[in-house]
This record gives sequence, structure tokens and C-alpha cells, in this order.
Amino acid sequence: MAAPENSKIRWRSVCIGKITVIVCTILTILTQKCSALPDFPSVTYEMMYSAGLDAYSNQKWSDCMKFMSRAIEDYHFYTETLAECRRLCTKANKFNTQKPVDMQLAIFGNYVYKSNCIRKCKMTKFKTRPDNYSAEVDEAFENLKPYDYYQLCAFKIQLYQHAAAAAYTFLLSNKDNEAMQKNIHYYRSLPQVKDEFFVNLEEKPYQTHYIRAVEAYNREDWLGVIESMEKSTREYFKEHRTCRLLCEGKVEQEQQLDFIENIADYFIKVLDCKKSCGQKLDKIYGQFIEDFIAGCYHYLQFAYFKVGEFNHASECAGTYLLFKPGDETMEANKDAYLRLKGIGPMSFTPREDAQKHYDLIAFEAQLLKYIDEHYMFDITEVIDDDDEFDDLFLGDSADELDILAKKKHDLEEFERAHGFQVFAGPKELKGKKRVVVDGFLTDEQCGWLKELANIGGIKGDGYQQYSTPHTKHEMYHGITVDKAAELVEGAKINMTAAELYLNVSELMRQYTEKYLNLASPLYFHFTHLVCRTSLDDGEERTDLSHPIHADNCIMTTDGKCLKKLPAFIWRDYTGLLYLNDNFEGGEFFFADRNKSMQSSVKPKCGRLVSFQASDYHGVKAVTSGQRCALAVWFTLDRMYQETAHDTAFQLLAKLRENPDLIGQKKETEKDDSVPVGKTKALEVYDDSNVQVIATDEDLGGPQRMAADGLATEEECQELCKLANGHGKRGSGYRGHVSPLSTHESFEGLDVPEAAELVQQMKVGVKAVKLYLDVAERAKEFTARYFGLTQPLYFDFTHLVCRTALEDHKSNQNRQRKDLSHPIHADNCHIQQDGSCRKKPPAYIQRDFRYLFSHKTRFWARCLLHLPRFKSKYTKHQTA
Ligand SMILES: O=C(O)CCC(=O)C(=O)O
Ligand SMILES: [Fe+2]
Repeated sequence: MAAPENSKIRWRSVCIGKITVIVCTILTILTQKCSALPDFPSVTYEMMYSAGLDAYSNQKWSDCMKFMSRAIEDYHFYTETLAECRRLCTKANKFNTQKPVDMQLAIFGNYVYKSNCIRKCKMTKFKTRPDNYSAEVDEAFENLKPYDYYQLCAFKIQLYQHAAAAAYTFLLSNKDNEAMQKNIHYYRSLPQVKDEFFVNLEEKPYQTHYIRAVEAYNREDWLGVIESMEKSTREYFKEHRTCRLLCEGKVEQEQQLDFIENIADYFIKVLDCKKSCGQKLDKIYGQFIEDFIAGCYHYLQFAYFKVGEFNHASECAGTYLLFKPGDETMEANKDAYLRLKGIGPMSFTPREDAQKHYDLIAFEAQLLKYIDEHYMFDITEVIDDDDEFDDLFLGDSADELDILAKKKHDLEEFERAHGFQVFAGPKELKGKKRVVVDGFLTDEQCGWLKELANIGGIKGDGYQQYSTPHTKHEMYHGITVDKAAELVEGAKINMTAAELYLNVSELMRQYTEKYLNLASPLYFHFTHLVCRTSLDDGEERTDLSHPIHADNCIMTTDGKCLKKLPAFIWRDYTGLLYLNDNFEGGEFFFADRNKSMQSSVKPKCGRLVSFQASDYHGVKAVTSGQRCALAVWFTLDRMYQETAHDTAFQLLAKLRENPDLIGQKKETEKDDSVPVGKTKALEVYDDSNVQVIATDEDLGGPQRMAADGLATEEECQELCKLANGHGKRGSGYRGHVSPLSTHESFEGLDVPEAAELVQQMKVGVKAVKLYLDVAERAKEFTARYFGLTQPLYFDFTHLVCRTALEDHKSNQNRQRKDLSHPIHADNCHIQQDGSCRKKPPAYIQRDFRYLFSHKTRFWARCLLHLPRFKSKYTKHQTA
């Protein structure tokens, strides 16, 4: 059998730089004089541990033992004293929080006072002792590492009793440590090692008493049980308090945070630590005991019963039930006690200390649950914070309650007027702000919309033009509301169907807004009538029609909802209106962050389901037939509202006024409106030399990109020639020669000016066509790169050159401190506080901007100030 070894074979010095010098001096003192700690108040467990490690590596076994045991002793002294100071100061309050001018002020005032109290206490107890320990050393002590060294050093000098006890102590806290298991085994095999050598040197009083109580119980010594178990519970609460107080230590802070955020983050870490106290303490012989403290009262009630002290027995039964409500055995005992004389319901009032302990743990658990569900550890993570704001701002004054009642009444009126019936709410659907309402469409209306989708639907789910975007077993096709209006214009569908599409989506919007009781309006972000058609009817499938996802964030593998692009982070609510039920599968369902199903909704004609876009949801496989739905995503941000409704509305109004126009438009013209992503121009890029050289990450912000190769060298030269030869000074800046920097002149040529040049025969048509082509390329590439499914429009196109002025060509020029173009945004005015106001005279309609650049040999930098595009975002993450 192998001789004992240190559980961590590789030696790693934990010598702490700053203190090594001191340690060397102390070493000498300590090795000579192992006197009581107060003689050396400034010698800390950290120093002694370090000295012990030195002794260990120098094979000074006896010194190693001495230092390790002194280190352990000091660690106990230090932590107990620290807990004691914190305990003594818990009640140190100076400011009255009962009648405060400002509650927060009073609370923090008291913290200042408490902090002083703790500092004074530490000064008194620790005197000049340093109060700075490395997290690494503290962790070693928490894990009883010093016992590991101690056992090996003791073994080396054949102090088996010490070695066995230390090894055993270490093992109780490190059950899976194989090296120590082997050591214990070895020690046990030695003839000189007796069973009683294996003692737990870290046994706490509550554990000692508990063990005694159980032994007494086994002997049926009921008085013995009572005596020891009473002590055990008292000591347990004490130990628990100490453990919790020790959690109020230093916390590593990864980020620089605001005051309140800092406090909250700190508090959560402390709370997490406190929660672990139960796990840490509820152990006997290193074995975790479920419901430890409740179990103590079980023993007690039984022992009291045995000695005929029924009042105490009832009290302990009541205390047990506090921790384990509804426990059958104890309820039966309770019934039996109640039949005894002198025992009434009040006899079961839980013990005061137990009740206090319970209340604290329960409240902390509640807080932690809240934190778990709502706290944004990562600010990119989505939380359901709307309710909290509602809660915060909605007091319970009579006025506010009146408003609420009125809103509820309005909603009910709205439902009645339209014949809507709420089928399920938050309770059934297992999530707030979720609702299923029936009665939005008649069967006939569902038929029209379904037909509309089948006549005019475009392949894909509205975001990608693949016919099978989510599963290869189903085909998707859909139509937007503006396209539906175009179908009317092309005499492909009748007006009624398109009007219905427009109107029912508006009704969905209104209902969702009312149901959610929103203070600000909801806007359409994307409206899509979409069908999923099973491609292999009746086949066994394990996949989903739509995998679990959220509509406005990226679901991470650990279930977080990251509000980051490319998700549609501006989407706030989703409404799905179903059109049919004559298919198999296709149930909609809500899921939790572990992807477990919470509730499901069976689609049927006229059934609406509305929910928060951050809720996880999915669609079960459509195993046969076709499932159609009108899906609408709403946003609270007007900036993101789609134009499709306005376009459809206007076109339908025009067609109603001039029915002759219906069927007039030629097919070919219509083809231009195929969503971006499928145009010919774009397909060209698939094999072109365009290369994205920087993405949003490289460029430090979302929706940014830089690409090379959109024009060839010759094309660039050609464009520069056009700009240099014909650009107008100050073009675009009311003729100011140097509008942006006095060190540069600025020439530009917009598209009409370029066209005019052709007319005047100043330049050839080829050069201007190139100008237009390059602009078009950049526009298409932009749209494709950002996955836009609606066209971008040119707002302004400008071919410009900035030329360093002659006088600044010298060295002086290189030292210029100004910018060629001061920092600005293209569609808003930057305010002093850094925010950007989207208000005229800024070009608020501009959404994307592209610049083409070419450095010439001269001191000029030519730019094709490309379109400042107008767009609407209609991109979707692939679920
Ligand atoms: O059709 C449905 O029931 C849900 C579709 C969906 O979740 C989506 O398109 O994002
Ligand atoms: Fe969805």
C-alpha cells in the first residue's frame, strides 16, 4: 500500500510577495516561541500558512505542522472575531428608518454608522493586524487545505494520531478526493493507528450535540436526546448566523458600475453566499442531511412525547411543520396531541428562534427567485421589466384604481362590440401578458385570407427567401400587406381580401394595445400572412415546424434572451391570428428558458394569440396539410414602424377611386418590386470580388460594415476624373468652398448635376452611367448584407472630393488638429449630452449611409457619398 501523499502532488508556492520579508522575521520568532496569538497580533494565518508551506517544501516536518496548526487556529480566531464584530454592529443604527425624510438616505446613513462600528471593533480586536488576505489563501482555508499539508508532515515524523485526524478532517469536507481516501485507507492499515484517531478536528458544537443526541436516541435515552438536541439547534442557529455574517466580506467586482448597480450586484453575491450556508452546515460526518433543522425538531417532539412533556412535544411538532408543512406523520401526531388535555392550536406555535430563522431563509429565497427571474446580470439580457414599471408607477390611490377599472371596462366593451371571447389568459398560458382570443374572423374571411396567401405568397417566411427556412419537411410562403394591395392592382385578387388583411391586422394591433393596457401606441413592425405546408404528409417527425425562439432576442444555450442584433430588438409584442385547423400538428406553444413546454395553443380560424416578443415559443411539426396564420410583430418605437400598411392603404384608396387602374399595370413592371435579396443585381455579387473587410464588431457598433471591391481600380479613376473635372465647389453645402474644414476644399456632384453634364455634352454618358451603377451596387450590397427585405431608396447621392489646400501642404498640415469632417450623425443632431435628436432640420429619413472612397495620388480624397438610404428593417433571426 502506498504511503500517504499530499492531495495536490504538484507543489505550488503560495508565498505572498509583499509579506515574505515579514514572514522571515516572524518565522524565527514562531519557531522559537509558540506562544498565544495575542502576543503576535500582526502575524496572520496567511503568513503562517506561507511559512508552513516553506517548511513543507524544505522538509521541515515539525515546523510545517506547527505553522499549519497555528495558521488554522488563527484562521478560526480571525473569522470568528470578524463575524462577532459584524454581529455586534448589526443593531448599530443611528438614523430612524421608521419616520425618515428619505428612506434610502436613512438606510445608507445607518450603513455609514455600522461601518464605523465594525471598523472600531476590528481595530480593538485586531490592533495592527493587516486585514488583507488573498482570495486564493482564503479559498485554501475554506477547503481545509492546511489539514492536507498537516497530515503529510505529521506522517513524515510518524505522528500517526495527528496525521489520521488531519486526513480524516480534510476528507470530510473533500469527499471525492481520491488521494486522501487512499491515505485514510493506508492509515487504517497501520497497526499503531487506532479507530479513535479518526476525529473531525473541525467538528462544530451543533454537530457534536447532534451526534450525541442521535446516539442517545439509539439507546432510547430520551432525556439525553432532549438535552443534546436542544443544544444542537441552539448552536446550529448560532453557526448559521456566523456563516451568514462571514458572507459579508470582500466581493470581487468585475465591472465598474453605478452606485445602485454596484450595491445590487454586491448584495446579490452576498445573498448567494448566505444561501449556501444551509448546504454547508446541514452535514454530519461530511454527509448532507436533508431538512436538517426540521429533523432536529422531529427528534425533539418524539423525545418530549416519550417523557410525557406534551406541551414541548406539541411546540416541536408545530416547529417541524413550519419547515415541512403538511407532513403526514407530523399532522397525525398533531391530531393526536390535540386530543390531549391542555393542548390547543396555540400549542403548535413554532419556536421563536426557529421562526426567525425560517422567515429569514424564506425571504432570502424569495429575493433570490426574483433575482433569478428578473435581474439583468448582463445588460444585453432581456427581462420582463414592464410589469415592474407598472407596479412602480401604479400606486393604489383611488384615482389610479378608477383609471384601471375604466380601462378594464373599455377592453370588455371592445371585446363585446367585436364579438371576441377570451379563451385563455396568463394563468392558463403560464406567463404574464399572454392571451388567446377567439372571434377575429369568420370561416369565410379565413378562407379569403388563405386564398390570398396561396395566390400571392412569396417563398420563405418573410425574412429569408428559402422555401424551407425552418424545417425541410415544410414549405413556407407568405405575403406582406403592401404586396396584397399590389395583387389587387394586378387584378389577381379582389379588393375585399386585401382590405380584410389591412383591417384585421389593425384590429389585432388595437386589441393587443388595449389588452396590454399600454400607455403608448403599438406600431406595426412587420405584417406577414404566412402558410406552412407539410411536404411529406404523415411521416414521423421529431423536429419542429418552428424551433423554440423569441422574436426580439437571441436565445443562448443557457436560456438567456440576449437583446442583440441580428435579433429584431425593437420588437415588443407579437400577435398571431390563425386561419384554419384542417391540418395535423402545428400547435403553437410557449416554452421556458430550459426549453420545456409551458402551455400550448391549438390554431383555429379567428383565434388570436398575443404575447411579449421576448417570450420563448415554437410551433410543433405540421405533419400533414397546410397551416396558415397572419403574423404581426409590434413595436413601441415609432422609428421602426413599417411602411407597408401606409403603402397598402394608399394604393387601395387609389384603386377604389379609379377602378379602371385595376389590371392595367404590366407584369414586367411589377417584377421590379420583388423583395431585395432576389434581384438579378444581387446574384451577381455571389461570385464577385466584393469582400467584407470589417463588420460591426470591428467597427465598434451594430449595423456597420466595410467592404472592398465594389468598384474596380479603373472605375474609381473614372469617377475621380468625373468629380475632379466637374465637381462643384461646396456642392451640397450652399456653395461654401470649405464647409467642414478651412484646410480643405470640397467639391461635389450629385446625380442631376451629372445628368446635366451629359446633356451639355461635357462628359460622356458612360461616366455618368458608371456613377449610377456604382451607387446601385452599393445600395444592393447594403440591403443584402443587412438582410433587408424591403427596398432601400436613395435619399441623396453625392460624388465628392476633399482636397487639402495648397498652403497647408507643408509639415504644418500634418500637424492639423481638426478633422476633415467633424463628428456627426447623418440623420440626427448630436446634443451636448451625447444623445442624438431625430428632428428636422436633420435628415431624419436617412437610415443607412455608404461611402465609397478612393485615395488619389494628389492630396485629394474622392468619395462617392453614396445614398443615404431610406429603409425599414425587416430582418429576422433564424430561429
Ligand atoms: O405561426 C406561429 O404560430 C408562430 C410563428 C413564429 O413564432 C414566428 O414566425 O416567429
Ligand atoms: Fe416567433
